[in-house]
Amino acid sequence: MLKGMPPSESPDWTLVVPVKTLVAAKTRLSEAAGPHRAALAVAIACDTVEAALSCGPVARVVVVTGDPVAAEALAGVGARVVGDPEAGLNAALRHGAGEAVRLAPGDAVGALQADLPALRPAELALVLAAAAEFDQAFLPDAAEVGTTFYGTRPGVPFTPGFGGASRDRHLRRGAKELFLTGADSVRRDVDTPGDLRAALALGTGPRTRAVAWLIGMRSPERRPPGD
Ligand SMILES: Nc1nc2c(ncn2[C@@H]2O[C@H](COP(=O)(O)OP(=O)(O)OP(=O)(O)O)[C@@H](O)[C@H]2O)c(=O)[nH]1
Ligand SMILES: C=C(OP(=O)(O)O)C(=O)O
Repeated sequence: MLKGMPPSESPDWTLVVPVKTLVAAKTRLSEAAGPHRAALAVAIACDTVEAALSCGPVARVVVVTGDPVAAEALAGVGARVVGDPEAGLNAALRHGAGEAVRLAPGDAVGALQADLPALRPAELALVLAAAAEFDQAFLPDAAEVGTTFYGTRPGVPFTPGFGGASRDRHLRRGAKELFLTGADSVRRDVDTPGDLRAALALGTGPRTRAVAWLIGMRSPERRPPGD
């Protein structure tokens, strides 16, 4: 059932952000990042969460991680951090969603990937407003193969299907694919050096920019302040 919801009744959102243990994180960036790979993974996740917390409809961010270094850094930018059940990505997301519902039973719940360092709060707000029109909705990644956001309305079962070709999986499960202009930063996930260059071209948060500088990747321009 996909009922419309008047904008005045748009819900607040609790976003769940999964962060893998750092020794296993961002392995496709190993060669490019060398000894800075873990620092890059933390920087990307912190920039993502900081931007998400600056988005009006986002009431809170729950980070799921079993990594103490990541946990401390992400708590430092304002996330509530819960442990990882160590049963894979979707189990981690469901665990975080359980915490979200305990904290705020009336909120919509969204899963947001941790690797969106160019995330713009205003673009995320567009995605959340569009998602609130449907029981479950998702946003495909820039490559149109994976997913960067999956969300459910308050009270709707949260059944994320991330991993690999998750766009098709979410479609098959009946989630509404969101077709939006002006949401590039929410789709720009970073898995490869090419993705990182693309994110730097959009304009990342400061932590990602600093580590990218260290590994010899220069940001072509600075993002406008406050955006
Ligand atoms: N908490 C948690 N997060 C996970 C888990 N598996 C993956 N993730 C996160 O889910 C997102 C996508 O994960 P992957 O693409 O598998 O891993 P990655 O670190 O982005 O990159 P690669 O190592 O290059 O595959 C990233 O934000 C990961 O941190 C898990 O078991 N637990
Ligand atoms: C897990 C996913 O992302 P990626 O492996 O591209 O980070 C996904 O898109 O479902």
